[in-house]
Amino acid sequence: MGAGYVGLTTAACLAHLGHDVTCGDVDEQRVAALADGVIPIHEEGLQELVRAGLDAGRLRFVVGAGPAADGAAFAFLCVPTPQGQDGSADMRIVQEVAAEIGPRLGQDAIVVNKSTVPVGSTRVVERSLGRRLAVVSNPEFLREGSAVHDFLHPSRIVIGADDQAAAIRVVDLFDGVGAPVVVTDPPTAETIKYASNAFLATKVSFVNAIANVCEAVGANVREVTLGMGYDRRINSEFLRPGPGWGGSCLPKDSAALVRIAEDAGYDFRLLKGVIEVNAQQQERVVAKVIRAAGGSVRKKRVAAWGLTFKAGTDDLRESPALVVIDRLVDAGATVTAYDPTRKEPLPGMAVAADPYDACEDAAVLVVLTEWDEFRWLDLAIVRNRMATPHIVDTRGLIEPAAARRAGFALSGVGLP
Ligand SMILES: NC(=O)C1=CN([C@@H]2O[C@H](COP(=O)(O)OP(=O)(O)OC[C@H]3O[C@@H](n4cnc5c(N)ncnc54)[C@H](O)[C@@H]3O)[C@@H](O)[C@H]2O)C=CC1
Ligand SMILES: O=C(O)[C@H]1O[C@H](OP(=O)(O)OP(=O)(O)OC[C@H]2O[C@@H](n3ccc(=O)[nH]c3=O)[C@H](O)[C@@H]2O)[C@H](O)[C@@H](O)[C@@H]1O
Repeated sequence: MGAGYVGLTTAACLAHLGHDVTCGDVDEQRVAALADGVIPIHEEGLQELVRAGLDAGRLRFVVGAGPAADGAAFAFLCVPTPQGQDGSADMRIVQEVAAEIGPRLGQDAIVVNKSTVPVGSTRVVERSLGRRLAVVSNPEFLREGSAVHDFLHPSRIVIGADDQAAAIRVVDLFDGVGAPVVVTDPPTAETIKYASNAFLATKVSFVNAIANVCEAVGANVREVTLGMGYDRRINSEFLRPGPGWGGSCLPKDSAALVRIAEDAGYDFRLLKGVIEVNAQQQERVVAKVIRAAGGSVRKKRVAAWGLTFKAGTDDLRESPALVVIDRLVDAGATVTAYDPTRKEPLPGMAVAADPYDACEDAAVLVVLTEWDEFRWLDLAIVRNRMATPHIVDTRGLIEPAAARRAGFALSGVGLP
């Protein structure tokens, strides 16, 4: 149920593992394209798996959740749980889908919830089905950009179930995927998901705060994190400073966990601080661009490389790049952006087809997403296209020596 990042990856990977899968989505256009083997998102290896599933007759796409559920032995819920007004995750679509599929599922079917939901929601799904069926929580930990790899080689599989027989049947579906399996109760499984995303957000906010300290004391954050990362208790993952964390999940899931804790009587001040540091980080980047432009971006052109919330995806949801660009536009800048996954214009900015074109007449170039191609561009050409030689590199892609050779003043995050 749902043919987005999680649902489509789940459907294609389960078909790849040998199961017979029908994937239902309300978006008719999406379903029609998928039936022709055309996938709506940028996700490495997914197109090939979808086509292989269609060719083998193990994967089908239908409009709506109900038709996908007809007679099925398992139903995976992979529908949106957007952030509600009060920060909590909105369960309405999950409940609607549960009510729609309940009457149509096969006998002894198991409903497997992959959507990220508030603690206690497994029971809500049980009630919404309108019929007694086992509901199992199976939070998803895949990352966008490496969704297929992460699904087939997960760090762990978490199953939250009251019914042990149902838990074992769900674990069996992942036969062929070698990963530790944690079987627990539903509230614990739901909490594992939120705790994991909140910890990742904490790690990035921590390293961004350390980067800010580095700037203040004249240290180099790249070398600080290199030195920290060799400690296996810390490890080097999620220690890259940048313009802050974004994406469809870290922001909404952190807000949801603050809310869950608050509702349960605990003031999660640490996580509130993590969120605050993230918002400040984006403001700091804006201030750096303004400083590089000589104190004002009013009536000046700014080039922005990267729009997505990270490299390897076409997802713009909650992208720090968009926040920074919006603020610069508010401050009077004319922004031209370049991103390898975007060609059409976006509100408030022009989008160039080529990274060099984006730099035409720009007072400052700001690098916002860590697309690898940005490392290899010819800085002499960039310099010739720009009005003044200033780069703010939030992702640490531009070699300082190369920037200097090309005549640029380079500033970044966490550099002396
Ligand atoms: N995107 C990610 O990397 C991850 C997302 N999650 C969680 O998984 C859930 C889904 O997220 P995404 O896949 O990113 O969402 P998405 O927005 O990419 O896809 C959701 C899909 O569900 C469809 N849909 C909406 N209402 C429907 C209905 N009533 N019946 C059938 N289909 C319906 C939409 O048309 C869309 O194609 C969320 O709870 C999210 O927090 C969990 C782990 C990773
Ligand atoms: O629940 C989800 O949706 C998913 O959220 C994240 O995955 P994703 O949103 O794809 O993105 P990440 O790779 O976690 O990156 C999140 C943000 O942190 C930033 N980041 C990450 C790592 C780092 O070192 N520095 C850094 O700034 C990225 O640029 C990005 O904006 C988690 O990593 C997944 O495990 C989880 O399943």
